[in-house]
Amino acid sequence: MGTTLNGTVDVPVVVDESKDAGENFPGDKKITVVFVLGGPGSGKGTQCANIVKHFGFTHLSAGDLLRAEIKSGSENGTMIQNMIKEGKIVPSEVTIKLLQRAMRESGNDKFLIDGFPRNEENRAAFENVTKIEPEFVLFLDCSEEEMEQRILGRNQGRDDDNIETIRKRFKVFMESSLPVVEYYNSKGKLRKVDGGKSVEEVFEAVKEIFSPYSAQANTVGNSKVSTVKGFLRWWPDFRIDGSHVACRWFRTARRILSRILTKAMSPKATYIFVVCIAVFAYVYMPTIEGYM
Ligand SMILES: Nc1ncnc2c1ncn2[C@@H]1O[C@H](COP(=O)(O)OP(=O)(O)O)[C@@H](O)[C@H]1O
Ligand SMILES: Nc1ccn([C@@H]2O[C@H](COP(=O)(O)OP(=O)(O)O)[C@@H](O)[C@H]2O)c(=O)n1
Repeated sequence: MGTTLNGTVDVPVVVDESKDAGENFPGDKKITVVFVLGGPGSGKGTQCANIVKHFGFTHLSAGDLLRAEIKSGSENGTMIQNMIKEGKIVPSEVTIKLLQRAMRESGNDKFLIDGFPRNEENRAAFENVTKIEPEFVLFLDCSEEEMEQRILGRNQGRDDDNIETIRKRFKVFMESSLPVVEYYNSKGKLRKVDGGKSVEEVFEAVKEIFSPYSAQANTVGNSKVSTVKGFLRWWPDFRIDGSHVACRWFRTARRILSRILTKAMSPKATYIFVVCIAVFAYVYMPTIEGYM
């Protein structure tokens, strides 16, 4: 059952210990993380979608994960909804758990984390919990006038895309998020781009920054492959007891396979190969289980 703690901003936060939220992620796994920061409406989501297509990263939007958590009917849903409506920053422990779970479930090892860390508490807590330092931080610099116009025109039916909340979000961005941007600047990790230009022009600048990663784009970062890998991860727990020897055998095989695939095969070949393995496992696993 869940326990109730006080979040650092004095809001009740429910920590559900019954679910594996992925808190031990990444463990020993080598992970590449790029934070994508910028004011509300600066174009973070738009550019992340382009980066995913070209460079094989998995895009994780902290805002999208929080909105999905509200929809899922989670015990923290009402608290998250109220904070988003007020443009406030949700306690780090909630957002970090969601990020860790999404990273673990993706099966990828390269992540664009969009809209996080949004304050000093987010930044320090993420580093403490995951021990991950970002490769660099992409910062989309854009004027408030431009961002306001974009948000008012985006029509995604979001509760917080109204003029009153937009102003509050701008204030939070100036007071809490810009210091984080400054922190990474002082560490030489900031890559700043003029986000006020057209989508294509911004992406030209972004491409330059990500060019060292293009050689690695032909790996398992491909989203279809990630989906299949996610299935492989989940499947044995669904079919049989997760502690069963067949399940452990399957996990070890998958880990080895994943390492080989990441280095040696194109996304298409990887995809076909992984689908074949999944079908084979689905058909033969009950037989294997019978012999273990
Ligand atoms: N460079 C750009 N020029 C004009 N409009 C843009 C640009 N980038 C994004 N948009 C539009 O602005 C809105 C906000 O962009 P979005 O990517 O959702 O921003 P964020 O994720 O930073 O909140 C969307 O409707 C998007 O289509
Ligand atoms: N790290 C984060 C990211 C978002 N959020 C919340 O989610 C809201 C929407 O964030 P978002 O990144 O989806 O959208 P933009 O404000 O960037 O357009 C924020 O205003 C916060 O209330 C948060 O609390 N912590």
